Amino acid sequence: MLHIDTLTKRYGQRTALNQLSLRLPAGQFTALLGPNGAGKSTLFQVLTGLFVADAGEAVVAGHSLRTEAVKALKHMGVVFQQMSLDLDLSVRRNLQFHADLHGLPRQVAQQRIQEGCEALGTAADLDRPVRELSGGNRRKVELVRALLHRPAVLLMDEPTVGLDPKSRRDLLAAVKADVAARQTTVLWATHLVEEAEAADRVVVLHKGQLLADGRPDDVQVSLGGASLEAAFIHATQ
Ligand SMILES: Nc1ncnc2c1ncn2[C@@H]1O[C@H](COP(=O)(O)OP(=O)(O)OP(=O)(O)O)[C@@H](O)[C@H]1O
Repeated sequence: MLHIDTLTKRYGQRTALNQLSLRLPAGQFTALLGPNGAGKSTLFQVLTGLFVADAGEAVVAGHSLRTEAVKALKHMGVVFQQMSLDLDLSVRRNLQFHADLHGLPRQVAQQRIQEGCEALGTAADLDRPVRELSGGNRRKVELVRALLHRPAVLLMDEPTVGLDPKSRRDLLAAVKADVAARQTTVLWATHLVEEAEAADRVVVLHKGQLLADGRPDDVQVSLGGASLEAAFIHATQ
């Protein structure tokens, strides 16, 4: 569903992504585990069309980002590292705006907004300005927004930074529920090993290159360590 083929991105002399290749099938929750500066955000910026890769290609649901960017992006939902809701608008208005951008019929949008917020426990906030919401609830609203157009691929860029343990668990559970219900392809960037342990697959990125790829247990064995955390720290120190 998401195919990344020898993707390279440089900032001047610095290579942030170095010939990265990855194939993510439908229905798989993959954690992109990497330390600070590994290239996680750069990958997301390329995949979402904010930056153009210097070489290589990415294909989303059969559509090339280079030649069919609009179609490719239609199949993608994104939660960025930085909060990107309009603080002065209500939750409902923020979500409706996204639904309009994707051309969802009003009734369908209203139903999905209601159901999405109910599923994440934020329905009581629907008519409040986002400014009044906690960080955890803002993140949940961003997830509802990312899923409104029912994307085949969901990208989450370190979505739990700054959240308390319960909000982190809620967010993870909601994404896993979407994978189970719709066979969504998820790429969840994190530097938290405990989040990677909860994934179907872990891809370890270091200095723009793939260090390991497999089930959490297999990655631990391949990197060599008493735990996934020990293996990750050893491999990326
Ligand atoms: N706009 C930029 N200009 C120059 N260098 C950049 C820019 N953005 C990122 N880099 C560099 O590219 C490399 C990858 O950075 P990136 O932000 O993609 O990593 P990351 O894994 O997302 O890190 P973090 O976990 O800290 O967010 C780093 O060496 C970083 O310093």
